[in-house]
Amino acid sequence: MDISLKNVEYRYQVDTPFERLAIKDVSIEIPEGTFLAIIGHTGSGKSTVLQHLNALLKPTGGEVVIGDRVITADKKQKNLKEVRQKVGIVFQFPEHQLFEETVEKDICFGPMNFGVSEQVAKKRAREAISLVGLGEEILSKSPFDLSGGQMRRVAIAGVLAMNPDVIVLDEPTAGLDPRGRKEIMDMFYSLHKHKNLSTILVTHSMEDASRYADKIVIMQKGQVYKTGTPIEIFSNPEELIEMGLDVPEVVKFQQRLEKAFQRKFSKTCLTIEEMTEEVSSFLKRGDSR
Ligand SMILES: Nc1ncnc2c1ncn2[C@@H]1O[C@H](COP(=O)(O)OP(=O)(O)OP(=O)(O)O)[C@@H](O)[C@H]1O
Repeated sequence: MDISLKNVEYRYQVDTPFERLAIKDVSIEIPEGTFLAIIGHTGSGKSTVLQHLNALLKPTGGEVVIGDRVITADKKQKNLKEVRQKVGIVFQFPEHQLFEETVEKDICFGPMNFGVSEQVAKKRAREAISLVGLGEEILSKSPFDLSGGQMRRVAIAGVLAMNPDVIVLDEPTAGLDPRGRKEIMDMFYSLHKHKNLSTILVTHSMEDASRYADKIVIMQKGQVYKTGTPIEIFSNPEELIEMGLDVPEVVKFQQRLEKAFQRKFSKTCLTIEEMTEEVSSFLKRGDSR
C-alpha cells in the first residue's frame, strides 16, 4: 500500500489562543515496501507527520493519500478504522499500553476490537509472538510479570496481530540497552524484508537510519529539509553537523581520516565492512604514491 503526503499542513488547537502551526508544506512519497527513516531535532514535527500516516490526525491543509483513501481537511471521512488496521503504529514505550490479565488477551484485544473472531485472534497471537522472538508459553503469563524488553515485544506483537500492511515506529528502541536496541531493530528489518512490510521509523539514531532505511527524510522547523538515500544524506556530514544533527560513527571516522591524510576517500562508507575495504585501498594507493 502506497502512502503520500502532499503539501500537508497541521495546526494544533485551531481557533484557540494556543493554536500552533506544527508542520507545513510537507510532501513525502512512501511507495509500498519502502523503509523510510524520519530524523530531525526535537519539535521539528516528526511525531505530527507520523500521526497523519494512519489518520490519527487529519491535515488542516493539503492531503494525505493512504492506499485508495484521500484524507483532507474538508472531506467527511468514513471508516477510518480500516486505515488504522492497515497502518499499525508502535508508539514510544508501547509497553505502557499493556493492560490485560494475560499476554494472549492483550494481543487479541486489537484484532477482536476490529471484528476478528476469538479463534482467529488467538491464532494471530501465536504467530505474532513468534515473529517478535518469544515462545508461546508466554501467552498465558501476565504482561506485568515480564521483563521490560519482553513487555516491549508483547506490545509490538499486539500491533503485528492486526496484520498491518504498513508499520510506523516512533523511536521503538527508546530506553533499551544497545543489545536490546539492535535485536528489536533487526527484528523490524527482518519483518520488512520477509513480509514486504512498509516501515516508517522516527528516530534520533543516525546509526539506525543509515543501517536500515532505503530513504531518509530530514525534518526541520515543521518542514521537510531534505530527502535522500542514506548515502545522499550522509555524504555531506558537515551540513548535518552545522544543523546540530549527529552523523553515524563510521562517517565521523571517515571525516577524521580524510582530514588526517588530507585526501578524500572514493565514496562515503556507511558500514564497517565498506570502511575496511576503502581504508585498505586508500593505504595501498598511499604506498604507490
Ligand atoms: N498536542 C499538542 N498541542 C500543541 N502543540 C503541539 C502538540 N503536540 C506537538 N505540538 C507542537 O508541534 C511541534 C511539532 O511537535 P512534534 O511532537 O511533532 O515534534 P517531534 O519532532 O516529534 O519532537 P520529538 O523528537 O521531541 O518527539 C512542536 O512545536 C510541538 O510543541
